[in-house]
Amino acid sequence: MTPTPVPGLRLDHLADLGRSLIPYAILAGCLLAVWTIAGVLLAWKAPRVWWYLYGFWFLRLRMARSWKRLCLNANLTAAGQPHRSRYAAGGPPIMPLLLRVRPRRNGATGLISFNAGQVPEQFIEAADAMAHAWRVHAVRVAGSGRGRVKMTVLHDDPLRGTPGKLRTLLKEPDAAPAVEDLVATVGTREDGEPWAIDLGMFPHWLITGATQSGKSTLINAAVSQWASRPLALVGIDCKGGMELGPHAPRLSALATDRHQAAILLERLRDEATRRMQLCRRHGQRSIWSLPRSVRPVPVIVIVDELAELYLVASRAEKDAALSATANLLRLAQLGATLGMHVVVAGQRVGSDFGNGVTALRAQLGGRICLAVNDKETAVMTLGDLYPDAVEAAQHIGPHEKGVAITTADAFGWVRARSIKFPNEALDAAIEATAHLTPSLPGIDHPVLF
Ligand SMILES: Nc1ncnc2c1ncn2[C@@H]1O[C@H](COP(=O)(O)OP(=O)(O)OP(=O)(O)O)[C@@H](O)[C@H]1O
Repeated sequence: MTPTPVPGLRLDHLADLGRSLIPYAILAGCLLAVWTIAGVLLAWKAPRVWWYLYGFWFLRLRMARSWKRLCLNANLTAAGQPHRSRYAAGGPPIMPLLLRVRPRRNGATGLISFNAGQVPEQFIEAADAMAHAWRVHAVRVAGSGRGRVKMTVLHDDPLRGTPGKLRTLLKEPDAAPAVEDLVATVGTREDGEPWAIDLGMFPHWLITGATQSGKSTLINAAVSQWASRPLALVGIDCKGGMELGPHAPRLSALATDRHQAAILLERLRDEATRRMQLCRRHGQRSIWSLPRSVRPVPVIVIVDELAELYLVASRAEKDAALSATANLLRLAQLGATLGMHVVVAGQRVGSDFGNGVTALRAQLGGRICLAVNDKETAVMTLGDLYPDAVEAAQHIGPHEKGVAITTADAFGWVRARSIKFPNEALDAAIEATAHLTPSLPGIDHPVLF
């Protein structure tokens, strides 16, 4: 049976149409091939360019396609308005909105605008589900204002590569101290920003990390930067000066056991009192408002191995420990406006250190947790400020040297990696800056004991 021709549609017309489209199909195929080959080459040779031209747009597509399902599965929707009918249960669920999604060097940033009755914690908890749905390394979510959370999408782990180098700016020896001098850049953050220990923003810091996690490397990197500025550095290393000994030529004082630490901290507390009186005489509340000619040099007290200060083996050592820890706490309570900063490091922090350690921790607004051996240390370092960071800290493996969870800014925490700072670089930095070491009133120069 021959097919009945459709009126007005002839087969030879269709064949002509097909033939006329062939060049366009070949052109489209060639363009697709060029686009694909260019993508492969860019991904290989210039991954950053690839990300802006290709990767980010694939991510946007995945976000758009999965958003509704993700919100429903992770309970991120709000209940809709009930229908007018008395018997209807409620309207369709209302989706949160994804806003201002922009490409960044290693991912994207954006805002999630949520509905009345929802809280940021819901979105923080759903961060892993988002990373899974969008097939990226991680998604970080942090509170950003009323009704909104800030979202950072990390395409791959930026801390995997070789850590970068440090640039140190040597200041003139007679330059007046400035608040910027308190910032030490020590590595790179996961969001691509430089990782800074900023004593201007957070006056005191707690650093924890198991042995070989990269604590000394991190402290050395920070000290090498502070050393080049008009700042006084003071060391307390009750393990006989094993860790901070190499810094000695640039330290205004170094205590190497608990008794020395007790005396040094007492003198530092006296110095804080002197500064308080100075501020009062000038009618100011902070050394930074004093005239430059009378402004005292900022002091950074570095305590390496907190346990050595808190945990005592004998009754004879108890008095020294009590005095040292009480004065350390006092310094942290008074110090910020008086230009006296405390950076405390240890392998472990635990409740067995006594109540004093919790009071001290409350004063240490900046936190850094490298790889740790026990959950309690991660909880003590991060749990009170960033409960959701404790698990992230426990995921840092022993092979991830220098990787840490750290205070990012007023909004929360971030994963970061310190630069690899060899001992020779520290020695060179200390030698080049030893002549800048200021002497502190009541404390011998250059080494107290
Ligand atoms: N950011 C980094 N990148 C690569 N390697 C690093 C990094 N930080 C530290 N390391 C390496 O890890 C090892 C341990 O570092 P470090 O001595 O700083 O650890 P630590 O925590 O102070 O150890 P300990 O408590 O035993 O003194 C060293 O070999 C160091 O070179």
